[in-house]
Amino acid sequence: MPNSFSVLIIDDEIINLQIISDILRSEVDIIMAKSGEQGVRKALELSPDLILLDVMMPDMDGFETMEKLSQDSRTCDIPVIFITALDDIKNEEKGLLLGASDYIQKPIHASIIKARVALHLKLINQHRILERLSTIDPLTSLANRRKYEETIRSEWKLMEEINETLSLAVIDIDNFKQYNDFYGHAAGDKVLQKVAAILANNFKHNSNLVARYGGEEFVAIMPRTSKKEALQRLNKCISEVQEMAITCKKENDNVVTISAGVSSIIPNDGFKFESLFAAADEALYLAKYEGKNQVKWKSAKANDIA
Ligand SMILES: Nc1nc2c(ncn2[C@@H]2O[C@H](COP(=O)(O)OP(=O)(O)OP(=O)(O)O)[C@@H](O)[C@H]2O)c(=O)[nH]1
Repeated sequence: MPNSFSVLIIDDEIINLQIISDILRSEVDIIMAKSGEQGVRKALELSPDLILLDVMMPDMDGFETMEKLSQDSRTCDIPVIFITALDDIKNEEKGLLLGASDYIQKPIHASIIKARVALHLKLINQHRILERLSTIDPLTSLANRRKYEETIRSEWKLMEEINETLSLAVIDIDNFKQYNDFYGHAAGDKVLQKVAAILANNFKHNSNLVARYGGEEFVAIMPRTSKKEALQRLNKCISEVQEMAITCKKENDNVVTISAGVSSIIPNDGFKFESLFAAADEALYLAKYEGKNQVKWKSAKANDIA
């Protein structure tokens, strides 16, 4: 069974909670709840990987508990296995239609419950690996554009709710076509990886996210970050790339550099998150126009999604 998983067992009978937790304890971390209400609360608080849910419980039964779990975005994706003494097809069908992953019938057999839980945890593990791979850029190991799109939406919403500044940077390697043409694509790939490593190191704190937006262009999402802090962070990245001193020989003896554009805003109704990107992109254009190897800042214009 994969290690470091937690399983929430919800059952009104203390003896059942004890039996099931004794069976699984050596393989997973156990969380116990003795009512549907307590189960929903613990699921929200502790985000277990899997829930084993009894059907017949007073007050809130297993089906109602399942409905409550599916209505909340924080718990709706946690797989649920019903454990019940009910052996009629209708109840089994009802549980599965509500979204249960599996159905185990009492009396409990240790080997069956162990095997079923192990199978579901394996599936959860595989699902997480696939999910992670689908959001990572294979060349640089940074988040990919898909992950960026997801994150900018959620951070925009969150910063609007808590009235905090969101800064966004668009970062681009200077004269990269020239570098590729002179040194070849494979060497260009190495430069992309080195620049990516510097960005990853500088945007690893808080809920910052740096992603490869495409080609030689990167984006950095900086929640709770003012214009001043964002500019400082980008200036540090620009210096570190220059200090790597990767020769970029063509007309003059030069080194690889990057340029960046930043914009910052407290999200509100009058703006869309695309306007923040558009402003950062305009700022990048300005940084390139004014000689490259620098960062510029621009304010977002209401609903500018160009
Ligand atoms: N090696 C490598 N090159 C890439 C990759 N993706 C895009 N490029 C190259 O990046 C270069 C981008 O060139 P341009 O858009 O003209 O920009 P630039 O030469 O950096 O010019 P400025 O942005 O004005 O400084 C092109 O030569 C692309 O082939 C990649 O994955 N690997």
